[in-house]
Amino acid sequence: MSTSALPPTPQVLASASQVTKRFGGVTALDDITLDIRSGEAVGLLGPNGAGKSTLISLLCGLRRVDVGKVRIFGQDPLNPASRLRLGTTPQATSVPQTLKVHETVDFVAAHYPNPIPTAELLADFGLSDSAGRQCGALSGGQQRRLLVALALVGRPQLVILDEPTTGLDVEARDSLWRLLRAYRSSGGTLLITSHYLEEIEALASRVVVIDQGSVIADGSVDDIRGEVALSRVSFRTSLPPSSFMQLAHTVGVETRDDGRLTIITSDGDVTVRALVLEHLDVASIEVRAASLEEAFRALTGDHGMKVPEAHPARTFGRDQS
Ligand SMILES: Nc1ncnc2c1ncn2[C@@H]1O[C@H](COP(=O)(O)OP(=O)(O)OP(=O)(O)O)[C@@H](O)[C@H]1O
Repeated sequence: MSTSALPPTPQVLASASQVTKRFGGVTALDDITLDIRSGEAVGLLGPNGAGKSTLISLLCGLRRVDVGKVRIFGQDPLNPASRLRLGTTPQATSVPQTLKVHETVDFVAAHYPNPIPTAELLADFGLSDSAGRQCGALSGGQQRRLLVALALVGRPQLVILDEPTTGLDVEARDSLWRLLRAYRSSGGTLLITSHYLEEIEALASRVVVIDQGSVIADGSVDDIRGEVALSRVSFRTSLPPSSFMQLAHTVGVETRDDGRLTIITSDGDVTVRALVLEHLDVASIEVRAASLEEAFRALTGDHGMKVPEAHPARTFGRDQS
């Protein structure tokens, strides 16, 4: 029987196998296993301190595992040759303040065998007019765009980005998203971390949720949404949050400064019925679907994960680029 009709199994470009990483008494990654396959766009999501940056630093060869094995392109990422097909922008990286933009691109490009010509890359990233300026003179949005351009200059097969748009306004963020989508549609593989499901939904097809160093969910955006289809029932009350924790289907209870209390529930109708039937002291009830961020925050018991209203992209000033 011919097997020619079978699609080829996508190649694993990056992997972590039973990886544990500790910092003193803190277990940042706890026996984590994950494969990133060619052509995938994977969003790594999780609250503050979940272990996302640690995993990325291992995959990029910036740290060593304590236990387990990481590989990129089948090799140990500590070996520089393994990183020639990798493009990356770690979270804390900043551009060299006194080098000119084109000098910076030329410098990074010189590390790769077949880089994108500097002028072409700068044009793609809308930075041609800034080629002769010092990097430190660029706006925050332009600097972030330059960092992502540097990640792409070597025509990488795999790009790993740690929170690439944190702190950007909507316009600058959307422009970076467009560039990353273009990279994806040219066949590139992407691993990106974010606090924002909105960003993961915009860029990734697969979502991996990490909490306390372990993978707690891994699936398509729709799969994950199905798992966390929660509702928010909010109201005014004089009762303490503990009065509502025992109601059936309650996943979490949050209070707000304006005195409203919100129950995150897996069944909004049942929760509203219970509030009424049990004659609890509640008024002006509102029910709406929880966003994915809110759902994860409730499910992981985390309060560091930002809800959409707090997205810096919505609260920062306009990018001057
Ligand atoms: N260099 C370090 N020294 C000590 N502890 C560290 C170090 N790096 C990370 N940790 C700890 O490891 C855990 C995982 O941190 P990590 O930065 O990987 O999380 P994260 O998911 O990227 O968080 P964030 O979203 O806030 O960037 C945290 O408890 C953190 O405090």
